[in-house]
Amino acid sequence: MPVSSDAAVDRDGDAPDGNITDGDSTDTESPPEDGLPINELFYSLQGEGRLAGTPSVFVRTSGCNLRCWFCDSYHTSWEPTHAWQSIDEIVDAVEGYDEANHVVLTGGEPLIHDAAVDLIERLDAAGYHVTVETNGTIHRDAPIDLASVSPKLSNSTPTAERDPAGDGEWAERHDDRRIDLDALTALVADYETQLKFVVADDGDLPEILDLLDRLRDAADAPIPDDRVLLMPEGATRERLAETRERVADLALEHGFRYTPRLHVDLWNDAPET
Ligand SMILES: C[S@@+](CC[C@H](N)C(=O)[O-])C[C@H]1O[C@@H](n2cnc3c(N)ncnc32)[C@H](O)[C@@H]1O
Ligand SMILES: Nc1nc2[nH]cc(C(=O)O)c2c(=O)[nH]1
Ligand code: SF4
Ligand SMILES: [Mg+2]
Repeated sequence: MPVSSDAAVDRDGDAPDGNITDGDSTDTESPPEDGLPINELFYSLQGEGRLAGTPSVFVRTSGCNLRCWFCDSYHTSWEPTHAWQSIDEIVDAVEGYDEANHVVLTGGEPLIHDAAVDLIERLDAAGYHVTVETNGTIHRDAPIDLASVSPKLSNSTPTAERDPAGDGEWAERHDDRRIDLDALTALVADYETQLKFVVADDGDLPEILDLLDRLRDAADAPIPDDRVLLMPEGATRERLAETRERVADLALEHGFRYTPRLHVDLWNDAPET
């Protein structure tokens, strides 16, 4: 479902209750009580992680509490656009894809929205396998089948040189928020989890190893190395061609899994893929 509305959600994405607001003056619509701001909803192959290759319906919410400079979903984070849809409408749209029994809830950051829990509950009740793609800064109680957690390293920080929209105004807030050990620990404890790190080069590994040490200390549940995935940074085929071999070598060296970005290989950066 292409979303043509360009109503913007709050560009801060950080209302006190953790729910994004429609406080931005460009947003003329009132959100329905049980709804979500949907950026796109489409059918594709899961491109990343343990379930790569699985036909899945993707539900992409708008709004994020972080601002990774490399975000491949710019219109959910830096410049959020959406159309509000009720949970009923979203479930109907998902059920329209007869072939799929997997749903991927992503964003933006889907877990900033209270109503994400309602949607996951409805999809679970309808028999779907539900993967949630999350940056790991928020834990919610919901019937999630796979928590696909992508904690953000310092290589994601939108410094002035890398900021796609300004001069580094978001850098400090992003850095303060990007790792929440309590939220990560709770996600790992409660759900089948994969930890999917975006990696550009070997300078990123010490940070991953340090975070894993801290998380393994804090979590009751084990975090086996095959749940740790290194994913090459790159929103385009051209950029992936620069990063993927280095990242594959790092996965071999450390005994972590490598995950491709199948959708980028197949369809480059086309929307709804
Ligand atoms: C757009 S994010 C949405 C979910 C959530 N906000 C998160 O970051 O996990 C979906 C996935 O794309 C990854 N991602 C975003 N931009 C990327 C890029 N340029 N290269 C590689 N992975 C990227 C994220 O790390 C995450 O695993
Ligand atoms: N095909 C495909 N697979 C994906 N896996 C995670 C995605 C995401 O944006 O969260 C994604 C995506 O955008 N497309
Ligand atoms: S956390 Fe996810 S959606 Fe938010 S800016 Fe980073 S990659 Fe984009
Ligand atoms: Mg994506």
